[in-house]
Amino acid sequence: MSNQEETKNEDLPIIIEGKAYPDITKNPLDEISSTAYILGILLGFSVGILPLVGFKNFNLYLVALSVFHFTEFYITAKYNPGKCHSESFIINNGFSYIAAHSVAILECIIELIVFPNWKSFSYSMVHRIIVVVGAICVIMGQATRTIAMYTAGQSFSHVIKTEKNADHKLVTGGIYGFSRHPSYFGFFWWALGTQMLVLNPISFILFAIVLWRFFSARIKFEEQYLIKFFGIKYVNFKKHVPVRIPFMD
Ligand SMILES: C[S@@+](CC[C@H](N)C(=O)[O-])C[C@H]1O[C@@H](n2cnc3c(N)ncnc32)[C@H](O)[C@@H]1O
Repeated sequence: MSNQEETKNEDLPIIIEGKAYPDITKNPLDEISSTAYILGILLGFSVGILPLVGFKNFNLYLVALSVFHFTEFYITAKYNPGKCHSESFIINNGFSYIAAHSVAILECIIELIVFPNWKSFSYSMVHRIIVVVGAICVIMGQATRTIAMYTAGQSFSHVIKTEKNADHKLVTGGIYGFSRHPSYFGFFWWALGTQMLVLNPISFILFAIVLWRFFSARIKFEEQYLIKFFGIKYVNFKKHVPVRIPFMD
């Protein structure tokens, strides 16, 4: 995710039955349909070959990736159509994101060859606990992120707003009463959960450091604008509702 300003195709949404829709002439529909198709194939293939593979956790990781990217687009299209475009899958989510998942996949393959015991669910009780906790983090993280996007509706945008739009309202209810950045909280635990699921110790530590630093900086940047847009209301919200990512206030 980058901290750039809103892209131009979000500037002039078309209003249909009270809902703001993006100008589809600026959206490559062929790219959108083929991305959805590829994500569907990835999910179907990963589930389909489950009975044939030894290390099933890797397939579940691919399922989690496919569900995550599809849901990013789907929830944006359904509840925030004015900001929906081909980038809403957030697959092209910056160099660090692609690099992090590539390193994770590489670690998984190398350890499967060199230390196959590390990758066994039944190897020890500790392994089992890590995998189960990982699966819970993936499911809870995905649910939290999706509920946050639904709750924020048109106030949500994948790119941080530096200009206040008329439809941008301060959201403090629902899941925003639990964490003031629930979509970041959800993503943080979802990503760490994927690395527990595939029993990747190196990538787990790498993801924790990179994501913590990324969200810490992003929240500081985002909150400067939220205070500019909503003033004392946001300051009070910030005072009362924590982020709930460890070691962030
Ligand atoms: C990617 S969304 C993330 C929202 C929030 N940080 C979260 O984790 O759920 C970023 C956009 O949400 C907006 N935003 C963040 N918190 C908000 C709130 N409580 N109410 C309204 N808009 C908010 C920001 O202005 C920014 O443009």
